[in-house]
Amino acid sequence: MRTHPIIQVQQVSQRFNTRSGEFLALDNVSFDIHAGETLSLIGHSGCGKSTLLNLIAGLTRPTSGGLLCNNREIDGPGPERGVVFQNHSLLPWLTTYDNVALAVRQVFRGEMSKAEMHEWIMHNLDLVQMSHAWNKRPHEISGGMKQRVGIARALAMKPAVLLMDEPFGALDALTRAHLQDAVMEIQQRLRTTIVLITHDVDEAVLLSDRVMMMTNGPAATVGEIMDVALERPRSRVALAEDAQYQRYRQQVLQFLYEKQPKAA
Ligand SMILES: Nc1ncnc2c1ncn2[C@@H]1O[C@H](COP(=O)(O)OP(=O)(O)OP(=O)(O)O)[C@@H](O)[C@H]1O
Repeated sequence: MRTHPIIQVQQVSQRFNTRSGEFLALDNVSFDIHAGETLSLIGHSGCGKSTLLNLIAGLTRPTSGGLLCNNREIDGPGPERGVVFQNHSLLPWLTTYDNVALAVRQVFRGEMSKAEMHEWIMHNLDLVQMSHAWNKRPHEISGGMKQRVGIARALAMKPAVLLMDEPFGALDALTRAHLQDAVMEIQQRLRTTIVLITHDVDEAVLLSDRVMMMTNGPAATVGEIMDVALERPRSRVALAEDAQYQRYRQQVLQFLYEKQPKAA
């Protein structure tokens, strides 16, 4: 898939001031994200994946270089870039419905009627199969369910780009698989652009149109970008036996453990 770039990361470097002096986390990172694609960022711990995602989210600004979303400079967070973190970040005193409603009101106040908002909130809870738990508070539902609501909340803002920082990292393997399938299905239905940080090679290959492998820090940058030309919809069971899937997997493993081994 090659469409226009929705996000452009141009010669981005990020330095941090630390007690022991300046630390160059990202060095001259450039790449495009195409509309409608799922792009995974993979690399060893500390290579700068979250730093890069925070820059795309507009939560931080780069030391040098620039980032564009739909050809406009990213100079802060915006509803066209929804973020899902590893730990759901739902407000604990609000029901799942009200957690989503808060985001919807923020973006669509004055644009949707109350009835339309209600319908839209329920529609998004439905997308992640959580409408039955609309009146539960976060402590009353499982980790996987909280993560689903976090995804519904992000989707409800109709973001052009969904930025996901290890969204399935804290879940058990089965819940993770269910949620990965749900995200793939939603992505296919809505054609949302997804940027996904992961440590999981299988997750990266299964979900992505491209996998961006990052070199180790300090001064981390783009190592390789691999196209994943597997047909959709994808089935994890069928792909487990697929030779091409195994080759993609192998290419990422080689990058991580032979080309960029992490010092012990
Ligand atoms: N605010 C900050 N101040 C100083 N150093 C920072 C700051 N944020 C990140 N770093 C450093 O920048 C580097 C990249 O961090 P980052 O969290 O982006 O890595 P990551 O690839 O997301 O790691 P992980 O996979 O473990 O989540 C690390 O060495 C980290 O210590």
